[in-house]
Amino acid sequence: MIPHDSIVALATPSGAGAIAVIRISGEDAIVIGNSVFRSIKNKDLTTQKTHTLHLGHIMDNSKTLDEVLVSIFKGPNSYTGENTIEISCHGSTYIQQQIIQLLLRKGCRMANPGEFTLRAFLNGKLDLSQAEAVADLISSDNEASHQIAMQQMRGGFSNEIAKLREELLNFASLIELELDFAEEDVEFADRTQFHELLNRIEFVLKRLIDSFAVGNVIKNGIPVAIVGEPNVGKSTLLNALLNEERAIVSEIAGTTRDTIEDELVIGGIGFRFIDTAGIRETEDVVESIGIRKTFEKIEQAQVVVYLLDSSSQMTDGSFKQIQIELEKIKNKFPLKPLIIIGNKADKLNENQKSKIKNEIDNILLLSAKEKLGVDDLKNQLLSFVNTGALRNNETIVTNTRHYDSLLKALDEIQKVKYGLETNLSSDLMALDIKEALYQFGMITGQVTNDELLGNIFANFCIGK
Ligand SMILES: Nc1nc2c(c(=O)[nH]1)N(C=O)[C@@H](CNc1ccc(C(=O)N[C@@H](CCC(=O)O)C(=O)O)cc1)CN2
Ligand SMILES: Nc1nc2c(ncn2[C@@H]2O[C@H](COP(=O)(O)OP(=O)(O)OP(=O)(O)O)[C@@H](O)[C@H]2O)c(=O)[nH]1
Ligand SMILES: [K+]
Ligand SMILES: [Mg+2]
Repeated sequence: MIPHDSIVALATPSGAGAIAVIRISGEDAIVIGNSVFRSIKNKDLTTQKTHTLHLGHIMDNSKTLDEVLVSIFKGPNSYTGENTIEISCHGSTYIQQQIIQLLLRKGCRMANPGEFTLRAFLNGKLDLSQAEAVADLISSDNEASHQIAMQQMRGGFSNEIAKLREELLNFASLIELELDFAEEDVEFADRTQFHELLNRIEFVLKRLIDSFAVGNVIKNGIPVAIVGEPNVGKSTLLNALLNEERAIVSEIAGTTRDTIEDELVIGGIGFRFIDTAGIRETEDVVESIGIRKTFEKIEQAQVVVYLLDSSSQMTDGSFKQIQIELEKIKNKFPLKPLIIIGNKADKLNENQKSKIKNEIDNILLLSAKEKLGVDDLKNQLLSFVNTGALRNNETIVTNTRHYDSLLKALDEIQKVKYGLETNLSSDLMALDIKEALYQFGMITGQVTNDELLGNIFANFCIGK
């Protein structure tokens, strides 16, 4: 059901900025706005054209609250699809509150989180996946997550899904028709064409499902675990990467007990660095819990940075020891990309540097303390990330709800395909198609319910 009441909210962040925007949407938005606005040119807002801007004062009876600019959007030509006005007032919290309270007295009600965008969806201005992308766009804090959200908001993949759903719907009705003529044993739906469509759908679904792995990682930051023996400089490296004193550093082995995580954007991609407890044999209960956690973090990490103290590797036999340690890690986590860092390179002379490079393949020498070579590490991390899909502007699924529907839709499509290949009766096939159509509709919002909408929009901020 499409609501008709007028909602109001602050659209800009609360607190003081130079300007704040208060937005009203609903059938009576312009009438209500007009009732508190005195134009400097005596204009009546209700008779102004859409997408026009007007200077005047907000009046609470004879009291002037502020000098403002009011913009007018006439439904359906607005973000929400309803009549909308925006009041740009001065950014004082006091003024904002006075104006909002005045509007509430004039018949508006406070908007719920996401209610403007919910209305845009209900009025057909956005489909559901586009509306959800709006929330992602607002929370995007790096180039990659921004690009994905922008692509989705422009309709990136709901268009594609809606088109496929349309084609599938076409076949569904032909197959339904066959059911009406069951006696005659006719086939209205061309089986070859139908098979071709199912293959096409399967291909698209699989591509979208695969993109989720990339999408999810980009949205949450690529987890990178920094591991190694105690005192090799893991926490110092974390601090050097983040450029702040995030973790405690000391010459005491076993300083870091619990893992410490923080985000850093490198080349437009978010990375989540995890500083861990140094790995060694220990009797200390707390330290050994920390070490167990380190192994869990390695498990979850997308990339492992293995640190060693290159200055302690110069005694005889120590290379052998390190090779054994590295083999252990590689055997334990054979599929993890591993970057091997020789830290404390500031303590080495050139001779020692070339010796260690010869002994340990692909070692990257750096000094976390002196912040030397940290950029090389950043570049190497970037080279691990498959950003091909991003560069090609391909659609990337980041939303768990979509992912879930895509998996279910694929399952149903494969059932239909199997039915077609094994000459399943039309009535049973029709059931599977219906289920697939349902899952497609769940993504675009063509199929929906209040609970789902409630969940989605409750996560928005107020004013959006
Ligand atoms: N001041 C302001 N800035 C904003 C928004 C807003 O609502 N207000 N937006 C809100 O998220 C975003 C822009 N999105 C918008 C989308 C559609 C329309 C709109 O008026 N659409 C009309 C007509 C377009 C035209 O003719 O120029 C339409 O769809 O018919 C406005 C904003 C970001 N910036
Ligand atoms: N010379 C030099 N010293 C370093 C470097 N990196 C770290 N250190 C020193 O090595 C010691 C240990 O550093 P941490 O960062 O605490 O080492 P850690 O690996 O986090 O240690 P645990 O958390 O105890 O496992 C400190 O005294 C650091 O100042 C470096 O690049 N060069
Ligand atoms: K330490
Ligand atoms: Mg540490």
